[in-house]
Amino acid sequence: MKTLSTTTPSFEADFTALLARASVAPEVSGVVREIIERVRTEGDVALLDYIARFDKQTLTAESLRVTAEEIEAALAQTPEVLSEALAIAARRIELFHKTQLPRDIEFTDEAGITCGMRWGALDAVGLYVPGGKAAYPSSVLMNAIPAKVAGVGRIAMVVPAPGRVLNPYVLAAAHAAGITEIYRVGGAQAVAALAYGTATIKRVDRIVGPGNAYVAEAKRQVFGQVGIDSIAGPSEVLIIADEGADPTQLAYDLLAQAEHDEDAQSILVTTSASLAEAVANEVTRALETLPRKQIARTSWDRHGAIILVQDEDEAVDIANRVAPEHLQLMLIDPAPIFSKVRHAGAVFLGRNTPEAMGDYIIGPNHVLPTSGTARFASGLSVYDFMKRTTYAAVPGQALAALGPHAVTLAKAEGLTAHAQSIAVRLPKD
Ligand SMILES: NC(=O)c1ccc[n+]([C@@H]2O[C@H](COP(=O)([O-])OP(=O)(O)OC[C@H]3O[C@@H](n4cnc5c(N)ncnc54)[C@H](O)[C@@H]3O)[C@@H](O)[C@H]2O)c1
Ligand SMILES: N[C@H](CO)Cc1c[nH]c[nH+]1
Ligand SMILES: [Zn+2]
Repeated sequence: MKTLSTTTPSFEADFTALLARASVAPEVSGVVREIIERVRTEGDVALLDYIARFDKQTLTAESLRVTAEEIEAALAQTPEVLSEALAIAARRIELFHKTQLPRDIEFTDEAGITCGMRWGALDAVGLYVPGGKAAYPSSVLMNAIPAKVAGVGRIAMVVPAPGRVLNPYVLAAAHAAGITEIYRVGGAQAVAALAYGTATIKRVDRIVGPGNAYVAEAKRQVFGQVGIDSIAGPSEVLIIADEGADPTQLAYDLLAQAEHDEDAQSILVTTSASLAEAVANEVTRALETLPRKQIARTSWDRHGAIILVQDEDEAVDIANRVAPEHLQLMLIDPAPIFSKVRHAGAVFLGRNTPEAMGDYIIGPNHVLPTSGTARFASGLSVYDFMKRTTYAAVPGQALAALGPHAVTLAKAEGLTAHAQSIAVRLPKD
């Protein structure tokens, strides 16, 4: 963990170094390129080979897909209390995402031309559910429910099963969300299979969902062949806290991201030097209580930071420069600072709203842009599973009135067929 202060001369250099984590390591990019190329050309053979290498599983093309019996068996292993929590979370996520359903528009303008825009669901999407270092039943719900709400025709889910074990709660979550097409494959190879198709996994039109650096880079590389949502890579949080915040609460908030991945990032920004010191001590203590302390410690050591600022305006300026996946405003009155936030995947307002509540149960999506991409990207939503088509109908009198202007524009571009396409329809007088 680094302690930075905006008043030190080296601050800009230190801050830039902290953000360098955002760029993809060249070795990841090269490895991913090779995996995609092999899956594209060799299909299932390459897929099964990578599964053996990375997930230590010997599969056949026939056993790639999870069977209905396996889903039944997983449900039988799921405790009642977890089924209930999944159902409550699913309902809340569905409610929030239903409010996003967009409206078609249509109007007739003063020339008499009718213009419109119609929304439609995608035919086929692939959901990436991470499963390397931890299983994420919550990410199944966050991926699948907006797709269902949008009305997507075919939904295929991929999830790795490291060490041969496919987490039963992931299958229970898939069942709760109504997903039945599930393949036990993850990493860049799963993304490549969804993008290009293999004999077993049919290609999709868009791939969504979070994953580690390999998954995020694979999505970036297949973009164009298929659509993607955003680059939702290793998790991040930036917390702005004032003097009165509770150091223990903040320590766990920081570690909640760090325990995801060695590449995760947790940053505290505060005006209080005494709070900064108390949180650093609490993190050291709390780390020892975590079963995943190895991952969390590596993440905190490599990418963690506490930044001392002079006032809250400086704090929000830093948040906007980081454009974090999650921004927690652990302030008595977060509203004035919130109004100045321009770049963040999701914002958590007030001390009773830790980001972990948003991971599971609040309702907005937890698949969010990382690595500074919140400057231009948004979290997963119903819109990621839909697309728009515009349409127009031009009546004769509008063609006669506006057609000559269009002919003028076409001639100015030197496009004779364009001009003629319109001119031959104009009334001859
Ligand atoms: N941004 C979000 O919305 C969000 C949500 C949930 C989780 N996450 C993030 O998802 C990630 C989950 O990561 P994970 O690793 O647990 O699971 P994962 O499913 O993303 O990745 C596991 C796969 O990575 C591949 N892989 C691992 N090491 C490799 C190597 N050296 N070369 C090539 N491929 C390799 C393997 O195929 C493996 O099956 C974490 O970074 C977590 O922070 C992000
Ligand atoms: N914090 C993760 C998004 O970055 C999502 C998650 C799932 N489960 C727990 N957390
Ligand atoms: Zn989380």
